Amino acid sequence: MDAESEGVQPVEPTTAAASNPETDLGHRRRLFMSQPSTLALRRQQAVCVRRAHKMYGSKKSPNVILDGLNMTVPKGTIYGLLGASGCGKTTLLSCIVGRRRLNSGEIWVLGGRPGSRGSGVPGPRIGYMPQEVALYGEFTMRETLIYFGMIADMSRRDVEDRTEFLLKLLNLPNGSKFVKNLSGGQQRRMSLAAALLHEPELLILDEPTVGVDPVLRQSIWDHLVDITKNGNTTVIITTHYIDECAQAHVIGLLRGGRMLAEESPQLLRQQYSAESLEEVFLKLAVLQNMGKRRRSSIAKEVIDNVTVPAISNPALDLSDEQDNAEISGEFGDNISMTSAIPDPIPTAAVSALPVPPEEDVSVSFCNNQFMSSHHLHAIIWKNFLWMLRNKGSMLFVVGLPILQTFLFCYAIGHDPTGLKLAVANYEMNEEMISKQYCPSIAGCNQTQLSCRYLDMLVRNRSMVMIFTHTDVEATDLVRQGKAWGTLTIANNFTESLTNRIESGRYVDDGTLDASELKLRLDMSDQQIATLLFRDLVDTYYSFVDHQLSDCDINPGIARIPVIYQEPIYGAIIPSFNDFVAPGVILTIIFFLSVAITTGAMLLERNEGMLERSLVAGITGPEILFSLLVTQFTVMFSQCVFALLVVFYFFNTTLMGSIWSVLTMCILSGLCGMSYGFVISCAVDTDRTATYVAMGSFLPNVMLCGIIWPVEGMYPLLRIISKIMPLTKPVESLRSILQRGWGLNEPTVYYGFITITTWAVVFMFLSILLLKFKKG
Ligand SMILES: Nc1ncnc2c1ncn2[C@@H]1O[C@H](COP(=O)(O)OP(=O)(O)OP(=O)(O)O)[C@@H](O)[C@H]1O
Repeated sequence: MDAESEGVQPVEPTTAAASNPETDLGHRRRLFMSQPSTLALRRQQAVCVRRAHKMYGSKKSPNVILDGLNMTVPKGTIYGLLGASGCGKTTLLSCIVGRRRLNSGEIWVLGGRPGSRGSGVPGPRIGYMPQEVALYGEFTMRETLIYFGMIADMSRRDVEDRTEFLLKLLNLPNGSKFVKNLSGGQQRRMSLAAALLHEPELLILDEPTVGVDPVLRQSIWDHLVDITKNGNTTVIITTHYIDECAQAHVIGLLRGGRMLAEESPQLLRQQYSAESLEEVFLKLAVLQNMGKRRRSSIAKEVIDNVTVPAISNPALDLSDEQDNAEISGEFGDNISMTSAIPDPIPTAAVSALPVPPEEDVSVSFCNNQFMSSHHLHAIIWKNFLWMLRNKGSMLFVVGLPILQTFLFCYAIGHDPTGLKLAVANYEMNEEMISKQYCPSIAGCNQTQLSCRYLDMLVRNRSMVMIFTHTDVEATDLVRQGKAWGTLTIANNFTESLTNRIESGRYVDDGTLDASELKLRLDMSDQQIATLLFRDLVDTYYSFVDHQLSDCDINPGIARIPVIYQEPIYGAIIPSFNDFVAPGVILTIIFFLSVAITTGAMLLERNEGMLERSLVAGITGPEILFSLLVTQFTVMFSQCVFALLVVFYFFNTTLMGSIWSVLTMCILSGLCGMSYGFVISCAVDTDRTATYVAMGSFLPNVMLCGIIWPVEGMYPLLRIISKIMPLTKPVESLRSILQRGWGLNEPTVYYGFITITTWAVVFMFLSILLLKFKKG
């Protein structure tokens, strides 16, 4: 039929020419040269694949799956795609539904190129049942079908009617059962129901009868035969049960990256004088091997054991001297399916059939329109339902930032207390040392001033004194890790200090030396050492202030002539907590959003739902937008709770507007979500996603000025730091919190601009990845 419509005589496989491959080849080449364009014809088929090449792996070590494959699926037929496990059936189907790209070759589906504007492929014209179950376990069967019905823009009434029909047809239990509670076979049938629901023009079923008992298998086949009767529905089906394909109108035998034959099962059995299709497949495989080994000796035992007819089939000849591409181009359009199609369209009528309009085959951003309301409605409904069904996970997700913020506020930024200081105070006697007590006397007196100083030190709770007999003993305690430092006080400290203050410039060296507090610290912990030093010095100033004031002497004479006045911004004793809080808040929100979004996307993708939804016509932007909507609600509550903890429970400094703080946090969450989209679109496995997220977490913390000022970085890193997503926002938030600055300040609005820009860039990148990253 097809060949005639193109003015080409069909080539009967058992003609005399068949016995002479050279003559046959020449004849075919001439026919090929004289053919008019086959484009119109290809577009009349349900599916037409020409010279398809597909490989996995790198160019250096390619794993060729499709090697110049041709396939023709006429409209209104059941096409059984057969082949050994791993021969590339699923790969071919995913190229047909537009989820993978060929390395070269052409695919026409329902008159258009998959993915082209207006082709409807991927989209509602296709019903796709992938090999894996690809359904949400947490949904009931009815909810699952409602979701797919919404995508296909079916009315609720139609969905209900079809649901009743399909549950009955596929012998499925009550629709209120959760998919996860169905048996393996029932889940597969449920998956088939989802593909059949909207009565698509083209049904692509990847092993729909696995795990199905023979009676039910027969009723599925009966249904397929029934729906193809009117010629409006086409079915492509792969199966491991070769003999069930006897009911197909055409079967395609795939091997070695090529179609060995495309014929009706009856004709194939006749041609190859075979009892069963399995026998046909075996003979064709031997023929293909003979072609491959033309110049070598053919495995004798195979030839001995399998009788093969002399049939000319160019697809079986893989020898180098043929121009395979040219031959296959002709061969594919010339298959004779005289008995294949139940109600063949008359030859003359084919040429009279209207040719579908020319299509724009350029890669469009999405298939039909940027976003469709029923798609968005379906996915958002599905996302919220998923959240409702996973309350535990959602509580964890919302609770986690609260927990982390509590942890941060309790664990970070507070001054250490109870630090042990070994004190060799030679003003103390044996009894005092044994009692570990140094009595402090208030008022204007010059008795054991060292004890007064030490008492003040203890009162600020940062230090605990261990009194020793000698400075050597004190040093030993530090060496053993039992104290953070030693303080040595001379036996005439009180007298010397008084003399030093009273004598001023005339004080002698001995007095000066004896009036000094000699400090040796364990500097291995910078924070503790700095704090000890700060407290020892500050307490000394207070001690001198008190002592001199009590004696009516101006304490100014004992102070160093540098005075800390009221700070312009911040507190006089700055809190580390205030410094790191902005960075920590933004980092928690950013990376939790990354984790949640990546998790949601990968869950969807790994369960096959993403693939399935994309084939059903959902576009990348729609998926991202809907996830954005649902994840936003989660992220918003995370921000609100985290800020409540920080400002309400812990009174972290907030000088500026809380609304600016909230907006910055939300933008940081949005940016994290978009970054999460990029990760989940770019990587293939959960593990890689975790590595990427973790891998980017630490550089962010180190380079964004969160724990150390950017001004202290290596100059090159300072430049990198400036363009990191969180650096400017952290600076901005710090200024809002501590300086009380508003959006009119450049430091503040640069932060907002930076985080928004990154969010948009990440979002754009993920749309591109979703669109272009296909197998
Ligand atoms: N994403 C991928 N990356 C690399 N190789 C792949 C990928 N997907 C499939 N393959 C390889 O391509 C070959 C064909 O796989 P495909 O799933 O298409 O076979 P199949 O005929 O559907 O097998 P089965 O009948 O067992 O489902 C296999 O060798 C498989 O390992």
